[in-house]
Order: sequence, then C-alpha cells, then structure tokens
Amino acid sequence: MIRLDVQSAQGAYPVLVDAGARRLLPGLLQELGLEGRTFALITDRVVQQTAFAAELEGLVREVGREVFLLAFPAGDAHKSLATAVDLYHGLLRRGFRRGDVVLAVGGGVVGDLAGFVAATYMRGVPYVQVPTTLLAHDSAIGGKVGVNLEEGKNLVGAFYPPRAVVFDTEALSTLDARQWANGMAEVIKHAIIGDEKLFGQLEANPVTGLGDAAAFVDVVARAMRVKVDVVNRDERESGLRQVLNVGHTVGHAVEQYSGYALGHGEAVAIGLVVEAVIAERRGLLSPNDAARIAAVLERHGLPVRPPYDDVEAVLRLMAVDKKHTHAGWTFALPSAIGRVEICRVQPDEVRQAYEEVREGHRP
Ligand SMILES: NC(=O)c1ccc[n+]([C@@H]2O[C@H](COP(=O)([O-])OP(=O)(O)OC[C@H]3O[C@@H](n4cnc5c(N)ncnc54)[C@H](O)[C@@H]3O)[C@@H](O)[C@H]2O)c1
Ligand SMILES: O=C(O)C(=O)C[C@@H](O)[C@H](O)[C@H](O)COP(=O)(O)O
Ligand SMILES: [Zn+2]
Repeated sequence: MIRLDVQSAQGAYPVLVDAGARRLLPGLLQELGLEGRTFALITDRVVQQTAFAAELEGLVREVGREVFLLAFPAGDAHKSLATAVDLYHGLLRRGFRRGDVVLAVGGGVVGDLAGFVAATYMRGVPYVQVPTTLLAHDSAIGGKVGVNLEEGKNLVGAFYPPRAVVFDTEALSTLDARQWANGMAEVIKHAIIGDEKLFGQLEANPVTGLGDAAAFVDVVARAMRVKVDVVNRDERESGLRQVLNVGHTVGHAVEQYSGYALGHGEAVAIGLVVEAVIAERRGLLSPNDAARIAAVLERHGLPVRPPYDDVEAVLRLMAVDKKHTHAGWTFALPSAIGRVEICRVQPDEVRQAYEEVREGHRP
C-alpha cells in the first residue's frame, strides 16, 4: 500500500493507493472518527451497477449507522447545479445531517459534483473520495470541487478538501479502452509536469491496462505524487498550482465545444499537443520534446489533433476560462519533459499553433 499525505489549511488528509484498498476503508473511517455516522454514497448510474459499488456499500455498513445511495445520470453534462440541487433534496429526504459523511464513489464527475455538494450542503459536511476511473487519480486529490455552467467548465466551485482518498486500482478493472486512455492523459500530464523518468517509462512501455498490479500501483502513485507535491506547496492556486492546468486552457475549450462528446482526458491530450506547439514556437520547448509529447499521447490511444476547424469559436470559449483575467491569458506551458512554466500567451499564438496541429503538420 502506498500512502501519500496532502497538506491543507482545512486539515491534512491521507491518500491510500493499492489493489484492494477498498478493504482499508472501514478501518480508516474509524481512525478518522467517522464511524457511527450516516453515509451517503453518491455515485453515477453506471458505477452504481458495478460490483465494486455494491461491495463498497457493504464495507461501509460495517461502520455506519445508516448507509444510502444516491445516483445521478453519468457524464459531464450532469456535472451541473441542477444535479447538485437534486442531490441536496435527496440528502434532505433521507434526514442527512451536519456531521454525516458523503462518499464520492466514481470518476471525476462524481468526485467534483459530490465534493461540491459536500462543500455546500448545510455549509459543509465531511466527504471521502473513492475514485473509480483512472482519470480520478487526479480529480480525487487537491480539493477542487465544482460544477460546469453552460458557458464553460468548472465555473462554479470551491476548494474543499476530502477527509481521505481511497484509490483501489481494482475498481479500474471494468473500464473500457477509451476510458483507460482518457485517464492516461492526466497520468502523462503529471509526468510532463514533474516526472521525467515516468515519462520515459511510458514512452518505452505504454500502460494500456492494469497489467501487473504492483507495477501499475507504482505508475499511478508516481503521477499522484506529482500532484500532491504541487498541492502541498500551493493549495489554492495562487501561483504554482497553475502548472496542473497544462493542456487545459485549450483542452477545456475543445471539450466544451464538443458538447462533452470528447472526454476530459481526450480534450486535455489535444490541448497538451497544441500548448506544446505554442511553447515550441516561442522557443521555450525543443521540437524534439514537443514531438515526444504528441507521440506518447498517441501511443496511449489518445487524439492528438483538434477535430474542429473553428478556431475562433474555441478562442471564444477559452475567453471564459478562469485563467483568462483582465491582464490576458495565463497558460502553463511545458519547457522540458518534467518542467512547466507559467506564461502570458497572445491569442494569435493559440490560433497559429491550433491551425498547425489541426492541419496535421504535427506531430
Ligand atoms: N477536481 C479536479 O482536480 C479534477 C481533475 C481532473 C479532472 N476533473 C474533472 O473530472 C471529470 C472527468 O472525470 P472522468 O474522466 O473520470 O469522467 P466520469 O466521471 O464521467 O467517468 C467516465 C465514465 O466512466 C464511467 N465509470 C466510472 N467508473 C467506472 C468503472 N469503474 N467501470 C466502468 N465505468 C466507469 C462513468 O460512469 C462515466 O460514464 C471532468 O469533469 C473534469 O473536469 C477534475
Ligand atoms: O487540480 C488542479 O489544480 C488541476 O488543474 C487538475 C486538472 O486536471 C483538472 O481538470 C481541474 O479540474 C481543472 O480545474 P480548473 O478549476 O482549473 O478548471
Ligand atoms: Zn484535468
């Protein structure tokens, strides 16, 4: 078992990563002093059908006064205020009170939404993240919770850390190849931000499934360590944490433009390639490293070209992003494999790089 510790102004919390880590949950809830409470297991309707969710519910019953499940339709289109309102009503109907505990069991959509509900219901109740997608190795850590608006992704939210993260890699056994690749985009992103050795490993041996359990736990925990190290130094994104957004300024706009036909990781993969080309064009990143970024994403089954040619529409969506302030656009751009820098970027640089990638001059 790998344990990482996340520092937070609202209280430090542990991240447990292992094949079978779900079995640690009852003991952990006791250690955290959360036994004997009512637990609301919030999930989506796909995860609800899995044996993992059923087993988890049983495990929590061992320590809870009462356990009930609330499920909403799967997908980013449902990471909305409307779904949050449904969940508030569901919690109230079940007599859920202050001090009771939310368990967010699912991918990034469940984690962001259930975390947002936990942050706001009765001004805040404790919650625990139990990720079930590979992508959620990222979303479960760091306390960024929130919902999308029609105008853009994650426009309403909070920094609200969980009491713990329990990442059981066995939960990933039911993911299909597309969801696997989707999650690998953020693993690759973490390698680009801070783990050159991991990046080299992914180039040499693409990770396309669970494979050897211990080796996989090592890979995913290394990606998680990159995130934890950043969050521990800048929990509320006053500066450094912006590096975690590499690929996301273009990525979020493309994801939004697709109407969520593209998964978050798929959109981030496209964003990583476009942003690597912006970095290369301004002499920040070597052409070789830009090509390596595109190649490793492609080898993991991810899209590396924007499927849409309306760059002006993508720019308009980018203008709604939180990183677009009155001072202009702040981007996190890779400057080497394992290093990302915060830069001001002009719209023309995005136009040129986007069109270059779109027209297939890359990788
Ligand atoms: N808060 C953060 O720091 C952060 C970080 C990264 C991404 N995100 C957010 O996370 C979301 C994307 O997360 P995601 O890709 O996990 O999406 P998701 O939660 O929609 O999951 C993807 C699909 O996989 C299904 N699924 C989940 N677990 C499964 C399992 N074990 N077996 C089979 N199917 C399963 C889901 O039902 C869904 O259909 C986006 O909204 C993104 O903005 C947040
Ligand atoms: O945790 C972070 O910080 C991240 O930027 C992680 C991203 O992978 C994630 O997609 C995050 O939700 C982006 O959030 P945003 O609030 O900057 O849109
Ligand atoms: Zn992301």
